[in-house]
Amino acid sequence: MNFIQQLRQAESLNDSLLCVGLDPEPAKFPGSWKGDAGRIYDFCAAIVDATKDLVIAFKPQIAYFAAHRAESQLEQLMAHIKRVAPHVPVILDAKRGDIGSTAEQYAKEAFERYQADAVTLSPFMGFDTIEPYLRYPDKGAILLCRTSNPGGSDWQNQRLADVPGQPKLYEHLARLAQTDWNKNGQLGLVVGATFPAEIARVRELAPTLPLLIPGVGAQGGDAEATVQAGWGPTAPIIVSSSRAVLYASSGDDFAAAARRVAMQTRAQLNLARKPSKP
Ligand SMILES: O=c1ccn([C@@H]2O[C@H](COP(=O)(O)O)[C@@H](O)[C@H]2O)c(=O)[nH]1
Repeated sequence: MNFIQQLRQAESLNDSLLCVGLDPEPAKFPGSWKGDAGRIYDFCAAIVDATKDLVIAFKPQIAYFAAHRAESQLEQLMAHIKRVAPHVPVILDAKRGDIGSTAEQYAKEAFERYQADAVTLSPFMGFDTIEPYLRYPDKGAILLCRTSNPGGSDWQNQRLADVPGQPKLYEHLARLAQTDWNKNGQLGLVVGATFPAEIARVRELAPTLPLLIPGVGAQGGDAEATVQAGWGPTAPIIVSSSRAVLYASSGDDFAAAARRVAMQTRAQLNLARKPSKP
């Protein structure tokens, strides 16, 4: 099964557009785990166990593991997700981008070491830096397009004078990802929930690509506007929330609290895609 089929299956089985981001910060862990980087696996596994029937995907951010020398805990966590939630695809948020020979190593890291189903990539260095990931035919490669942070506008909103129609950089990328670059149908795009108008524009330019949409929850993106801008029958959207779910409680009930927030967010997203009939 390829990445898009996995997304479709999880979306339907869990009736969900919600992705839970796994960004473990030991300083925010509950009780006696607080500050203990040795508990990263335990913390994330508890979140996975509490939300695995509520999500379309999980998204571990590699920096939160690497910063604590916890790569082996990330390997353990990936194996845990495959074991307890084999129907939920895992997107490794690594935002890699480098020349082809180095990209081959990053692809190996994401898909062979960590067994991720998809990885996030920076397209800044061009197509030859993306191509090595496409040699893994069932895996997804999700390109940063219109990111959720305010500084995303510095580059992504600039117009390209030399391209016909003078599109903005993010528009040009969305068009390339939908067409010339998408050799085997493996590409997706990252678009921030903080910019619903741009989600709509990307959906217009890239109607069949999955969109990974971070920025609801802690960054204040509007869940309803996000779904209305991006959701449709032609391709899945993956609406990601990390801190709002992970740190819903700083007490021993953290996993139950994470489940509650995940349920609420899933319901909010679902309501927006299924407007009640008059
Ligand atoms: O445009 C982007 C791309 C990636 N991210 C990542 O998503 C999560 C967001 O965390 P929250 O706690 O839900 O704000 C984090 O891992 C970012 O690195 C993003 O925010 N925006």
